[in-house]
Amino acid sequence: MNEDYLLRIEGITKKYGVNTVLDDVSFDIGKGEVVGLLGDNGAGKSTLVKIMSGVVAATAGDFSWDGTKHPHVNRALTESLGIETIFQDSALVPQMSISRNIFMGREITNRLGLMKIKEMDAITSEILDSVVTIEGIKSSKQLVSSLSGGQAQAVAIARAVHFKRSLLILDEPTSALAVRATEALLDYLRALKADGISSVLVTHNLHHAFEVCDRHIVMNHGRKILDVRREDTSVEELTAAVVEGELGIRRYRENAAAA
Ligand SMILES: Nc1ncnc2c1ncn2[C@@H]1O[C@H](COP(=O)(O)OP(=O)(O)OP(=O)(O)O)[C@@H](O)[C@H]1O
Repeated sequence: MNEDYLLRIEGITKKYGVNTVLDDVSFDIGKGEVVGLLGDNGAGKSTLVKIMSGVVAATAGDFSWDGTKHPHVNRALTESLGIETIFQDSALVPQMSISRNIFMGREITNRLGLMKIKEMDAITSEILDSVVTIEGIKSSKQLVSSLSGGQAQAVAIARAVHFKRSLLILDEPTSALAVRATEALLDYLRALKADGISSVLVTHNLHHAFEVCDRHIVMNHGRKILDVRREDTSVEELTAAVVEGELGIRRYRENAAAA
């Protein structure tokens, strides 16, 4: 394990009734590392993301941040540590403007506590121009309800990115994004890494993962079956692991050794 880690989870197990959906999962996220969290439908990726974000409590296991173990992990803790999660349904308020959504919970106010709407609108326009290329957005005052799913997701990403968090967790961020927006997002993850910010990318798109991640973790039926650095694997091995599980990894390695 990496001693200079940012987040370490050890022995994480999650049960829903009699169903064990995560079974003794351990891994580290290094500082400035981009980690791909991969696996087939139902493998346990979203549940892991919810546990790392403090939205759902693990049944057993430990959570450590920068060398300190935290026995009670909830949203308030992960917020204070600087973990920002973008969930599949991006948790924006549709009836509010893009600008209000970007600054939700972190509004800029004057001494009387009144919101500085113009300042927030101006910063939002800059963010929309610089952080993630979002096609078809006309103004920071536009309501989120008027955006497409992909545009709304890009707003959520821009929000997280602007506030420079320590760990950005993206649950399927590219699934609804157009090609250019996806490229912009992948570029942004590289830029975050250069700034020393860590990220976890949950995706079904193994090519996107391979392009941008330093390390890949593959989940299968609630267990971690592969944890491998980019230089020690290939898209083909990741595909075999996701599609066929441990058997696929074995078969891939036997074929590679025989070739
Ligand atoms: N609240 C819940 N109650 C009961 N079972 C749940 C709950 N949430 C998730 N599960 C189960 O846990 C398992 C893992 O689900 P999870 O959503 O974490 O998988 P995933 O890898 O993210 O899948 P996908 O790629 O389809 O999003 C599934 O079998 C799911 O039915």
